[in-house]
Amino acid sequence: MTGLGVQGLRAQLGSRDVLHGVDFAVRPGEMLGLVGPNGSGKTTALRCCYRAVSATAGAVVVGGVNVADLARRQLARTVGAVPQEPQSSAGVTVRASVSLGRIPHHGWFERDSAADREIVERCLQQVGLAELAGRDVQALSGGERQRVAIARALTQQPRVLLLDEPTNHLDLRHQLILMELLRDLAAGGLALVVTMHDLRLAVQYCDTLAVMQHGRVITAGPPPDVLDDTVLGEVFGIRAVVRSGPRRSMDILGLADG
Ligand SMILES: Nc1ncnc2c1ncn2[C@@H]1O[C@H](COP(=O)(O)OP(=O)(O)OP(=O)(O)O)[C@@H](O)[C@H]1O
Repeated sequence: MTGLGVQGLRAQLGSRDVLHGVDFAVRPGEMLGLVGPNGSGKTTALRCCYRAVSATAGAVVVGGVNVADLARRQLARTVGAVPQEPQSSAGVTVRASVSLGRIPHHGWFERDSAADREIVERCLQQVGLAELAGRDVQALSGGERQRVAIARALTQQPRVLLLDEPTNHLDLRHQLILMELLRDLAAGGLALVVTMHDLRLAVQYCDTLAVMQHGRVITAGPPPDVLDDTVLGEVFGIRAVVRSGPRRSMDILGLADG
């Protein structure tokens, strides 16, 4: 497996068992949507993948290597993560914030090389932030900050990119722009995992879905196969029509019990 493989992942938060054996896999060039109701364990599973949460059992494997065995810098060069609420310090420009992603490649005390700077400019362009590069990050909208976090993760040049609800702060147009960007990144060979609540976007853009419920992945596969009436009704509590074909789509009809 040259992409990301998650096997039998278990995790505790406080004294609660939150993950009870999570399995999913994503190949390079693919985007997997991790979906499920509130509290099903999506964020925790993602955080285990970049070691923000320590798994109590199981493995996260990238290119045949268990991420638990990687030094911090190697981990950052292997797995890029965009958390739900990216943090930023006052007085830091967009460009400087994005440049932080190069540290795993050269260490804290070395200056960026010309090659580093070129990568930063390319990533700023990729997420549409080139014109805001000199702006203080604190003076950006939520959606713009989200794009700063994505650009920073891209400058790490990881093999796997994990994004926790990346469309949260975005207007409809920017949601589509972001999902198209993620598709382009997958086409460039990245393996992507994206947690999301909008099943319509997930159906339209993800190659595969892994559906979480009560700390487990209960089903995984192509969206039209996975989101059948039973899963839509019993896991998500809705009625919907999922259309397959080259332009997949989903119409929400209402509540399962409505
Ligand atoms: N610090 C904590 N201590 C104990 N339990 C926690 C803690 N943080 C989260 N949990 C619980 O862990 C479970 C999984 O939470 P998680 O955030 O991974 O779910 P999620 O699927 O990402 O939810 P959402 O869609 O609402 O973001 C939930 O039941 C939540 O209440």
